[in-house]
Amino acid sequence: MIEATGLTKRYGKTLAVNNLSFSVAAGQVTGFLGPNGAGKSTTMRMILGLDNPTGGQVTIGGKKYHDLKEPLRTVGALLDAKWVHPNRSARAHLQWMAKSNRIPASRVDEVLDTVGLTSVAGKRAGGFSLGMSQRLGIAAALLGDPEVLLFDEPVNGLDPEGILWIRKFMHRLAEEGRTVFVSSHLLSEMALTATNLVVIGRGKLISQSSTEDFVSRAAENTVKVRSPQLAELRGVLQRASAGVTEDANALVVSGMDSDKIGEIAAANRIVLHELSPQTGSLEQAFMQITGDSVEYHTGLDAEAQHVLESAK
Ligand SMILES: Nc1ncnc2c1ncn2[C@@H]1O[C@H](COP(=O)(O)OP(=O)(O)OP(=O)(O)O)[C@@H](O)[C@H]1O
Repeated sequence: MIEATGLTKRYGKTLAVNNLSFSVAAGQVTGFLGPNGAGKSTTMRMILGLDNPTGGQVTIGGKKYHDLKEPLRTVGALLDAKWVHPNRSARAHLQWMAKSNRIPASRVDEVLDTVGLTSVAGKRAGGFSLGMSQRLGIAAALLGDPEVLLFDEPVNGLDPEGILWIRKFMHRLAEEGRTVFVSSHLLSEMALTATNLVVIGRGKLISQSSTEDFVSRAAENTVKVRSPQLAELRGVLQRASAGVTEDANALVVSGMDSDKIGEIAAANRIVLHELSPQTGSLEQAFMQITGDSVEYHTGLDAEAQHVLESAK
């Protein structure tokens, strides 16, 4: 369980995280969603004690990271998969990590097996593909058998097979009762991976809810209706105050659920060939909700621009 209360981080003039409060429950995958620069990595670094908050606090199982006696046994994280000594083998890398955290060496082969790297355990980690490096990073995060796992953009740059593997693996970790918190700007990926979402924009909380609620609340839900009496149906629905547009020989009805549409059609003896609720995509929901909180990157920030201008 992760709990952030009024969490704030300021870098000079930039308010990277602004009075953020949210909680992440055990036994499920919670997505941490936000456009680039929204403050996801900064928040994760504060959870892991790598950055100190300017205000507020964040706890893991009720304790701040620095107060955890053996942090690796409580929380594991995958922040940067390429953070390994390139000439060390995967096994040697994990053995070194285990030793420096007083974790029994026998655990190394267990986690290598869990992530499917046993056959390449003796190979140089520097020669690993991104997918294999991600697995090694996850093995390292699992060394202390922690209750809480953090993943920062774990599927970035992976091929479809790697993405699928990570997604399934996260589900498995959650089914084991662990708290899984994963950041991403890939909305459709989160819709498949996370059951809950913490959504931020410009460092502020935009929403915390189940993924299902987030999508249905934000994206307009419509109902597709096909009928041989389309014009007649359109008239009765509009008189009942529904929003109706026509799309490829079907009506797209908003502001009225499918039960009500069916009842109105029956009361007017109108035959229906199709009555199907359409759910908005996570992308739609995300754009609608975070709309004005996207931080636009021009490639150069204002300060760099100023330095360049004055150097001319
Ligand atoms: N060490 C730092 N010094 C100064 N500003 C920083 C620092 N780290 C982050 N920032 C700024 O804080 C804001 C949030 O950045 P952060 O990396 O947390 O966002 P993010 O949501 O993880 O984005 P991305 O997906 O692009 O990594 C950005 O405006 C960023 O430029």
